[in-house]
Amino acid sequence: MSDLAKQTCDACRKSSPRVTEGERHRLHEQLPGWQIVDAKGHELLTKAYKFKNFAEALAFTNRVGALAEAENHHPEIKLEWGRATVSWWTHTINGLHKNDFILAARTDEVVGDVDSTPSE
Ligand SMILES: C[C@H](O)[C@H](O)[C@H]1CNC2=NC(N)=NC(=O)C2=N1
Repeated sequence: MSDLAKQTCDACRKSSPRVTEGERHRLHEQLPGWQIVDAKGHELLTKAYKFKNFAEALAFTNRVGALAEAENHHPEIKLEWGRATVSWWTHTINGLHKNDFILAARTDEVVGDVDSTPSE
């Protein structure tokens, strides 16, 4: 497990800080294949994963869902045949919190449990 994936999430409130520029850079470089994009007026961390069929993509989606429920922090997941695209951001602060980077790292860990190949 990566060091980032081992970290625990803090409870997030409206007063929780967004990541600073420096922290954001340091965290992002630990997440291969994850892109930071500006969408719908806020930044998010996103990655598309390729699978051999719909069932594998659905199994992965359910694993990410279980992770989200356990942490009470929820991603947007677009599920398609052979692909699932996961996006993390923190709704309460309308931006990126350290929790999003931790859960992106954990997403990379749960993909190891199903037969997949990460894709752009
Ligand atoms: C009330 C509940 O704790 C909040 O709505 C949680 C649920 N899941 C969440 N998920 C994400 N990504 N951001 C949030 O701010 C958030 N808030």
